[in-house]
Amino acid sequence: MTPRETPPETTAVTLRACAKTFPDGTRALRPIDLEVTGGETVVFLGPSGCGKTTLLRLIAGLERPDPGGRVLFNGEDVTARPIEKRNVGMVFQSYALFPNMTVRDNIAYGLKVRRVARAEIDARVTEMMDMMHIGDLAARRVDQLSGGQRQRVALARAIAVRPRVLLLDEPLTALDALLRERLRVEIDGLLRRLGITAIYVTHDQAEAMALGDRIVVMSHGAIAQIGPPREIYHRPVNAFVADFIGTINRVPCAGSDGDPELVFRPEDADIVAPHEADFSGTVTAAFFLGDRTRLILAGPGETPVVLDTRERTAFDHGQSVAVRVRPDVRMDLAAMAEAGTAP
Ligand SMILES: Nc1ncnc2c1ncn2[C@@H]1O[C@H](COP(=O)(O)OP(=O)(O)OP(=O)(O)O)[C@@H](O)[C@H]1O
Repeated sequence: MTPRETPPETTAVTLRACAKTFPDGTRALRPIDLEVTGGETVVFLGPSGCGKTTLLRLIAGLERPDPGGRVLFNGEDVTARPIEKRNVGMVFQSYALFPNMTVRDNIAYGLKVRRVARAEIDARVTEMMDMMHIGDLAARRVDQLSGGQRQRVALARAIAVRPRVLLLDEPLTALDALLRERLRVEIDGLLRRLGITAIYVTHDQAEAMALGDRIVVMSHGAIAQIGPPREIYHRPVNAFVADFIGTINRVPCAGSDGDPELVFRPEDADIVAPHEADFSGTVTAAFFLGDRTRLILAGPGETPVVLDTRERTAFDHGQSVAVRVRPDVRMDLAAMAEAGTAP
């Protein structure tokens, strides 16, 4: 991640006891407290239906929290303000652009609505197009663009009005893997350069880790854990978070420290000589990924063990491998459960 310049004016977002029950009785959110620092990028991550979009819509002003819930921008209560009075920018998975207008006109739209002066509009639109590398598409109609180009236009349009807070709901989901990665890097750079407070919804953990200063992991309408990506990955508060962010293995066998179960990430174990091993397994699949090989092992428990190794040798199906989990990186789920409560 590139270091962030501190912009002169940023907007902190505070949620106090924001719950949401829909008219049909669906309880989408339990009361949520959250502080997003000005200029920070926070990612909401969680399985489908956990309430990510609803929380984003509360911040946007597209939904009202249940009575008692409050949304504050820099300490100012904006709960009763509709979206058009909050100065937020939104980018969705579906681009919500005007298909038969040009790229330039799409980006200029929000500025025109705000009655910004003509010369200023031209300057800002050009700046945004340069920033998103779409200058040569200025006169093209949106319905003549590729998905990646459209998403760049959508970002440019959202940022052109200089929003206090930028809200992004799965903006890259519709794109192919390579384009996603490229745009992810661009978005990261952009947010950092502009110092915009950004809240980003995704169910893609790689995206969350790459973009977030902090990740908010959600489950069933509540926050399971909040923290920087490394903390969430290495010190998950419970098995749900550990499983959701990356892969964990749970092998029923006594480690050298006497625990009845070894809990570890695929990259945290080594292939060793049998007498040094914590357990052995049989290779049922081996995927060579270039920088490593991902092995799927049968045994000793019922669920397969996933192991990432940097050994350069090839592995045969049915081959027995002896595995030792690095003692310093084992996870202790019992301790997690004890300490592990949502903040
Ligand atoms: N307008 C609505 N009326 C009733 N229930 C709703 C409404 N909008 C959302 N819900 C429900 O609220 C819960 C949370 O939905 P939400 O869209 O916030 O989840 P999400 O985490 O964004 O999911 P996804 O990743 O699938 O988009 C779900 O059970 C959903 O069905």
